[in-house]
Order: sequence, then C-alpha cells, then structure tokens
Amino acid sequence: MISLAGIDKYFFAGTPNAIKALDNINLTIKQGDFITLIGSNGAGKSTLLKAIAGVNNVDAGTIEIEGKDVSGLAEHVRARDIGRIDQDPMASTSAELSIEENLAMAYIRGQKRGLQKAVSSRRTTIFQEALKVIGLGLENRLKVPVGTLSGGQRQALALVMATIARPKLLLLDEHTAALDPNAAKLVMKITEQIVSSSKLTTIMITHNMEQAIKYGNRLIMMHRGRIIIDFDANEKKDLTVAELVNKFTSISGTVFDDDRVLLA
Ligand SMILES: Nc1ncnc2c1ncn2[C@@H]1O[C@H](COP(=O)(O)OP(=O)(O)OP(=O)(O)O)[C@@H](O)[C@H]1O
Repeated sequence: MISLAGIDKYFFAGTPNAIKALDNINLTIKQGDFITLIGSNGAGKSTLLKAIAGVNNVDAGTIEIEGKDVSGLAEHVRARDIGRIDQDPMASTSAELSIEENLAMAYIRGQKRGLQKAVSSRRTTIFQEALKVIGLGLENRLKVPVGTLSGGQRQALALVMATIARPKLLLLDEHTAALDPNAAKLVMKITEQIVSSSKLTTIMITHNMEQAIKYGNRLIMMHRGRIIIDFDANEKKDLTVAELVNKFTSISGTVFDDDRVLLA
C-alpha cells in the first residue's frame, strides 16, 4: 500500500508569484491499483508524480510506501522502489548504450550490491525473456545502440527497464504523448500487458479521457492542486467522456480548459 497524507507543494513560496501546486493531497493506493490521472492544465499532475518519486521535495505531508516513510529520501534511493517514465523517449533511455546495457543499468537499480554479480550470468536470459513479452523482437537485438530505435520502440524498452527490477510503484507521465498515433497505441497495449501481468501498482497521467476511462481500475481527476474526482472500477465502468467533462464542470465550477484533452 502507498499512502500520501496532507501533501502540499509550493513553487516560488513567499513571493508574489507563489503557486500552490499541490494542496492537501490525501491518497491511499492499494497494491495492484492501476490509476489513470487526468486534469486541467497546470492541475498538479506532474508535480504529484515528481513528489512521489522524490524529484521535488514537498512542503508538508508524508509519503509512505509499504509502511515506510520515504518523504525524506533522495530520488535515487526511492528509485529502487519506483519505476518512472516521462513523455520523452530520449530521456527514458540512453541512446549511445546498447539495449542490453540500458537494461543492465535498470536491472541493478533494484539489486542489493552483493547480488549484482550473482545474477549477472543469468542476465542475458532475464533480459531476453522480458523483451519477448513486448513482442517487438528486441530480444534478438541486444547489442544494438538504443539511438537507432524508433520512439515507440524506445518507450516500449523504457517500460521494460522501469519494470524489470519489480518496482513497488510505476509512474507514467504521459509516456505516449510524444509518439505518433500508431506507436502510442502499441506502447499503450504493451503498458497494459506489463501492468496487468505483473499486477503492478501504477499511476498513469494521460491527457486522453477515453484512455483514462478505458484503462486501469481507478480514475482520479485533479484541479488546482487538489483531487476532485476519485472513481473506482465500478464508477468508471460505464462512464462517458461527456459525463466526465460535465462532472468536472459541476465539481470545479469551471469549464475544462485543456485543449489536448478535449481534442484527443
Ligand atoms: N519547476 C517548477 N517551477 C515553478 N512552477 C512549476 C514548476 N513545475 C510546475 N510548476 C507549476 O505548478 C503547477 C502545476 O504544474 P504541473 O506541471 O504539475 O501540472 P500538470 O497537471 O502536470 O499540467 P499539464 O497537464 O499542463 O502538464 C503549474 O502552475 C505549474 O506552472
């Protein structure tokens, strides 16, 4: 279980430009929850994921992963428990390293030092097995530099990298947004496959409301730093995009203003 209690995050605190990007976020995430996270422009979605990952320190509140308070831990320490992918395929993988080297770096992140050597002889098999699951034939191209792969292949590889060390939490920040529609569809299919086969606890930001409704077992909507909608699987089962937009308007008292969401 992952729990966030009373999380506040300010930018430019104490200045006339102060922004409260997260405003008293309270959230309990059950093991295996696949949450889709949606919201208006600047709602705080990315800030929330960065706060959980330790990219940003928070100004108030606590973050616990399986009962351990990680609020004060550095990003690289939390990375042992958290896999994370952003929009940019260039940032998720290292272009000049091979597929195998990228995977090796991701793999040792989750290991205790003493175990690293012991598993190295089995590594190639482990990497090939993990790559087979995504069905792109990358298991036969382990020595190929990642820079020669397409954006979709790189994000698919990033998914394998983010999950190979069996993280306690996977954070996806619009990881298909920079891809062409076909590649985005493929990466989404692979995402669902990896998340459901490993029952990975996942939060996925998307600007696509249909995607937010279709995937996962829970849908959360943010507005101005707060969680304003939290639907379980049953509540989102027969939901339509129009109903979701109407719900947003009635709760927030404003019109939904993210063009990318409405045009998706
Ligand atoms: N590093 C930063 N420095 C200053 N302000 C920031 C920073 N990061 C985010 N913000 C501000 O915090 C608020 C929340 O931003 P955030 O990126 O989390 O929103 P979001 O919901 O992910 O938005 P979008 O969907 O538009 O990407 C916004 O007002 C944003 O301008």
